[in-house]
Amino acid sequence: MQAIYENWRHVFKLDPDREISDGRLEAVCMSGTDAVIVGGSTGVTFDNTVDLMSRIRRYEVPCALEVSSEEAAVPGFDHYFIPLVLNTDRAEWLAGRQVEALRKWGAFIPWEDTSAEGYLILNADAEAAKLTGARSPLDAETLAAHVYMADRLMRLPIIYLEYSGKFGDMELVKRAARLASGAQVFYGGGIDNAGKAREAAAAAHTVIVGNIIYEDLEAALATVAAVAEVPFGR
Ligand SMILES: CC(C)=CCC/C(C)=C/CC/C(C)=C/CC/C(C)=C/CC/C(C)=C/CC/C(C)=C/CC/C(C)=C/COP(=O)(O)OP(=O)(O)O
Ligand SMILES: O=P(O)(O)OC[C@@H](O)CO
Ligand SMILES: [Mg+2]
Repeated sequence: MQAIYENWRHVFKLDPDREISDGRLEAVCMSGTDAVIVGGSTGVTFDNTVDLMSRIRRYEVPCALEVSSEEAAVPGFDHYFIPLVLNTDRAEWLAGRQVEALRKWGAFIPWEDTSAEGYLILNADAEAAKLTGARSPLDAETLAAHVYMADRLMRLPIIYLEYSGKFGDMELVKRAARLASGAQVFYGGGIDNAGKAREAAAAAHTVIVGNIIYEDLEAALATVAAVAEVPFGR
């Protein structure tokens, strides 16, 4: 069965902990993006997640939740992504918190619509890196080893190269996508114009655009057409 995200090339990520007006939300949802992911590393609650989901649900765009805390597991999304941070020595972020959440939610999870993401957090200054104690940056060989582990040993469906807040090293991203035999490589971080969106689209299977939505909506919207211009063979 084909996963809902398999053909996603461009995705907007909206943070429940940040304000967005109805007009701006409409522009995001009607932009032609392939999907919207709801997620953030801090300040995500059940209430702010339900609120954002119900506003996005006015539109037809597919909408997924990246679950970053047990409290914010909200029913009603098209898909759920569960991050597992691979480049940390703190096991709670790899499997500890997730197992705790599964004790509570395991029997209710729509498994067909739920996927693990092998997260590699590559910007040491990102909130998510500080929170999880991610070992970053990683040199090319160490990154490749993580990709082998995630893709070949763990057979994770998704590897998420996360540079949140900073535009990453596209050579590393390209190499990771080439090495991945089954995993879909998501790239996110610092895409704030069409040029960077094109570069990221040439390197990764799926491009995620986040913060710029809140800083310069026109620039964010321009990334949709930019990604669509770039063919990508798997
Ligand atoms: C019927 C029903 C209730 C359905 C839902 C059931 C369901 C799918 C439940 C899920 C249960 C489960 C297994 C939950 C796991 C929860 C959990 C504790 C996961 C841990 C996630 C994790 C490793 C978090 C660390 C931070 C991180 C990697 C977050 C990912 C998102 C991210 C990096 C966003 C960027 O953050 P942002 O705030 O934008 O950062 P900037 O400041 O840099 O912009
Ligand atoms: O917010 P930016 O830097 O665009 O990053 C997008 C996404 O990867 C964050 O999880
Ligand atoms: Mg953000």
